[in-house]
Formats: sequence, C-alpha cells, structure tokens
Amino acid sequence: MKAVHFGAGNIGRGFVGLLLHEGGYDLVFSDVAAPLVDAINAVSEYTVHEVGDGGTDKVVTGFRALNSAADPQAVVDEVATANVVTTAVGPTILKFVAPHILAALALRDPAAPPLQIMACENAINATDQLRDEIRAQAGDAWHGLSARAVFANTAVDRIVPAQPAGSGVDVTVEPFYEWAIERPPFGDQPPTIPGAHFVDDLAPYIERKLFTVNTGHATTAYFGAQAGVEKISDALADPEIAASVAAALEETSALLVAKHGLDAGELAEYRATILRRFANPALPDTVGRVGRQPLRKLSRHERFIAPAAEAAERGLPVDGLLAAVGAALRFDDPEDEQAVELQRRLRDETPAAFTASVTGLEPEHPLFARVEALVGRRQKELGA
Ligand SMILES: NC(=O)C1=CN([C@@H]2O[C@H](COP(=O)(O)OP(=O)(O)OC[C@H]3O[C@@H](n4cnc5c(N)ncnc54)[C@H](O)[C@@H]3O)[C@@H](O)[C@H]2O)C=CC1
Ligand SMILES: O=P(O)(O)OC[C@H]1O[C@](O)(CO)[C@@H](O)[C@@H]1O
Repeated sequence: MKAVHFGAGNIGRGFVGLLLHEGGYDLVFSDVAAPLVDAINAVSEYTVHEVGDGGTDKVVTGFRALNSAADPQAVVDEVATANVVTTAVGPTILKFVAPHILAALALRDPAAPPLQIMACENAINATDQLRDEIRAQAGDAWHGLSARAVFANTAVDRIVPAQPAGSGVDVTVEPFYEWAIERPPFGDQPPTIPGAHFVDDLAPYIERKLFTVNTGHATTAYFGAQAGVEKISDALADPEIAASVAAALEETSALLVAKHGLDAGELAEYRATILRRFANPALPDTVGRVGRQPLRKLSRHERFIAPAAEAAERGLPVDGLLAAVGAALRFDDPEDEQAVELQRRLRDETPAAFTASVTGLEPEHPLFARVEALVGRRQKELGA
C-alpha cells in the first residue's frame, strides 16, 4: 500500500506521516522546499519525539520525498498508483496541489480502487475545498474522472511546534493526537490507519476541534503577543490571559452545546485537557507560530468569526470571543506577511470596509457593528 503526502512540514512528518507509516503504508512525501526534500532523502529513518507526560519516541521508516516544483511528473506518477493521498500544506495551498492530483487521476487505471483523498488542514471541510478545486480545474473532463477518487473530510489535532534549528528531519511533538475522518465516502473499504477514528458525521468533531483547540490556542497567542510574552506555555501561566482564554472557550462550548447537542460536562473536560496541552512546558511553542496568518484566522469560516457569528445569531454571549478578535487586531509580527498586511489594512481601510473584507460579515449581521467598533478602536491606537 502506498500513500502520497503533500507537505512534509511539521504536521506532515510529525503526525500524518507517522500514522500512515504505522498503518503499513509506504510513504512518499511531496514538497516544494528543496532542502527539506534533500534532507528527507538523505536519511532512512526519522524520529518523532513526543515531549511531556507520557511521551515516547517513535521511529518512521519506509519513506522517500519528491520535489513537486522541480519534477511534477514524478509526483503525478506516484499519485496515479497510490492508495491514499493526504495533504498538510495549509488551506490556501490546496489549489496548487490540485493540478498534480488531477493529472494523476487522468493517468490512473480506471479499474483500480478509487484513490482515497484526505486534506489534513485546520479548516472546515478542507477536503471538499480540494475536491472543488480539482473539479473546477478539470472542467468537463471531471465526468470521466470523478469515479477514480473518493474524498473524505478530516479533523486533525496534534501540536507540532516549529522545529529547533539542527533537528534535521526529526520532529518534536506533544504526546496527544486525534485524527477523525468521515467514514461514509469510503463505503466498506476505509483506509487502514489504526491511529485514526472514522465517524459518520464529521461536523461536530471538526467544529469542536477548531472552535476549542484552535480558538483557544490562537486566543492565547494573541493575548500573549499583546503582553510581550514569547512562549505559549508562559502566556497561559498569566492568570489574566488564562481568564481571557477561558472566557472565549466557554462561549464556543455554549455554541457547540446549542448547535450539536454536545454534552456540557464533556466539553468542560475537553477544555481542561486542551489547556493542559497548551501549558506543556516541554513544548517549544511560540505566540508567533500559533498566531501566524491572522487574516486567515479572522476570516468568516474560521475559529473566531464563525463561532461568534453563530453565537450572536442565537443570542448567546460573545464578549470573550470579541475580546480575542480585539487582541488579534493588535498582532503585529514583522516576520508574518499576513500580520504586516493586517496592520497596513487597518491603517488604510475604513472600519466598515475592513470588517466586511477581512471577516466576511454582512453589514446587517448582528456581529458586524461590534467588530467594526473594535476595528475603529484599533485604528485610534494606531493613530490612523
Ligand atoms: N503544526 C500543527 O500543530 C498543526 C498544523 N495543522 C495544519 O497542517 C497544515 C500544515 O501546517 P504545518 O505542518 O504546521 O506547516 P509547515 O509550514 O511546517 O508545513 C507545510 C509544508 O508544506 C510545504 N508546501 C508548501 N507549498 C506546497 C506545495 N505546493 N506542495 C507541497 N508542499 C508544499 C511547505 O514547504 C512545508 O514543508 C496547516 O493547514 C495547519 O493548519 C493542523 C493541526 C496541527
Ligand atoms: O495553521 P494553524 O491553523 O495555526 O495550525 C496550527 C494549529 O493547529 C494546532 O496544532 C492544533 O491542532 C495548534 O498547534 C496550532 O495552533
């Protein structure tokens, strides 16, 4: 069995690649970073170091790497004969992966079992986004190709920080992980990934994950950055920041209870677990990494605006989430392109135009005026 995984970065090597290896797949990594591809091909094994309580070392073997920028045809050929394709490239990069998969489907033996495709990104229905991109790029040819692949959405959860210089291909991760995958697209032949669990309806899982782990993590990062703290675990040790994170997460939990009927007590335990994970002092994680790409994180279907909008529509409280949005608007990291663009746009756009274009909220939405007011406040701080 063969799996091709696009994106040999932190989550690619430290989580998806590891679980595919444990499932018995030969692994082909595809990436565009030539030094990383060379480094992977220079070793015959790498180690995933789980740090913190209960962590162990896991060794991954049976892999190689291809550079899809230098040799796209080699990637297409591998995908054409693979059983599974996964991605962990970032949701905005899926459109660049799509042409390789499309070309591979055109080459694929029509009698072969359908290619099982799963995007492992922090986004709601990322695999559907990838499928829609492939379908759009295929045009009319899609009718003849669609039966050659099945697409399943997934929710992936493991904290994999930026890796310290000199660690080579090895990856340091937290011990915890969760990989929930939609079962129905596979019929009675799901991929063999013992570390994953298959669910009939992914919506509650992905929203519970994105609106708790990712909302909480990003809230910690933005308040931490505002306080001048560098490490995530240090940020959470500040009682004021911890209270702000707790306030935002109580609101997302209330939404998850109202929307999906999740149990309030179980959600409280889930929140406690993730706060312990963020506080793991052995994890070298920074507010810069966790706060990265604030424009993506402030968009309509993401970890702040999506739950706040739905909560507001239901008349549920949103003060904690809006406070987190206010902190996100102050995220000013010169090394992060989106943070630089965020601060530039805050200077250049009216509060209404900024709110509409960045958050995607409609002017008549119950949340719009409150976000617009936060933007106006930030602009006053900037003297804009
Ligand atoms: N790091 C984490 O803790 C988690 C990350 N994720 C998600 O996983 C995705 C990747 O995140 P990380 O691994 O942290 O980022 P990363 O930056 O470490 O890895 C991304 C990799 O994708 C590669 N890449 C970029 N364009 C590509 C292309 N066109 N084709 C193939 N490879 C390409 C990059 O060179 C890089 O090696 C994101 O969607 C993130 O939200 C999800 C859960 C946890
Ligand atoms: O690109 P993003 O969305 O920040 O992804 C990384 C996030 O995902 C997580 O791994 C949670 O699963 C966090 O470590 C981190 O905040």
